[in-house]
Amino acid sequence: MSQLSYARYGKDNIRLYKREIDEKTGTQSVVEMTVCILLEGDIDTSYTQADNSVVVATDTQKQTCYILAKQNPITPPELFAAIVGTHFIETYSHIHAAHVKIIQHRWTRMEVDGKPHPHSFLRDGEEVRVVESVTREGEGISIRSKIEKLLVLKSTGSAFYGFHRDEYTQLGETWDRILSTEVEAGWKWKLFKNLAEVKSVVPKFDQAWQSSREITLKTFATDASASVQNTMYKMCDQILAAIPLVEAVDYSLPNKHYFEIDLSWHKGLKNTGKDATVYAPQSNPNGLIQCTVTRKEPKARL
Ligand SMILES: O=c1[nH]c(=O)c2[nH]c(=O)[nH]c2[nH]1
Repeated sequence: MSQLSYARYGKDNIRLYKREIDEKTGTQSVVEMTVCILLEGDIDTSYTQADNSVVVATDTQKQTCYILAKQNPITPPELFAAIVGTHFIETYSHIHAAHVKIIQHRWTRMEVDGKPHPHSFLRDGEEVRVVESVTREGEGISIRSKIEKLLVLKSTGSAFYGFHRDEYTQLGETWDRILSTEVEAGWKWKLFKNLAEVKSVVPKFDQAWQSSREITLKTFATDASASVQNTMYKMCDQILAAIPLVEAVDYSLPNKHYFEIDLSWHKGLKNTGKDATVYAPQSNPNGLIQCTVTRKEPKARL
């Protein structure tokens, strides 16, 4: 015999766009996002006994998302995730948790003749702002904010030497290499008691995204990198210092390799070491370096 051990269901890839107009200036602002909602609760019988009476249809979830977007601000995405999650656990007594993930896409205002255009935007890169939230009845709202798909490269200022060597090691040491990665950075907020508590800190969400992005880019650019590991740790450390309400910071960084090409076979062309200018970017395999950094517990005084 079998039993249902875990279940959740909902709507994924709900695409949502909202326009706002500044009444005074007529300037329009737009936000586009992709939302995933997954509900947990007393829904087992829908799986085990074909009992659809407990099912809040995934179409209903999608319609609710549109209605809540009409009635509420959808930025910052942390706030909208908490609004959607709270709606489901407060509206349906048998729904006990709502997982809401939001991916916010870039629409950056165009500059035309040196001036911000009132209603035209461009997609300046695939970078996205992501929020993963869980609103759980009786517990609160947990939120993790993220930057994803932020592609960066530095053409020098990165080394990798002193690593462990044995009979399996072929890689040479380098004091000057290309470093490129697609940043995935996350910061987990302390647990919020309820929607009111999320609302009370709303300005902090944009500030945190801004600081995390600036710290990531500045540290990437200016650190004399000894390794991806060490550079990412420095990023985490600064983000924890900058955002007191954050209790953990995590990074996942692929090391996107650029290989030197020995062209000496062709008329003695010099293209390695300090003479390297033409490289072969690699698609795979890639290094993948991850870490989570939290605050040190203060030592207990005896
Ligand atoms: O920054 C790096 N960290 C590693 O762990 C590693 N391993 C490797 O082959 N190259 C690199 N670079």
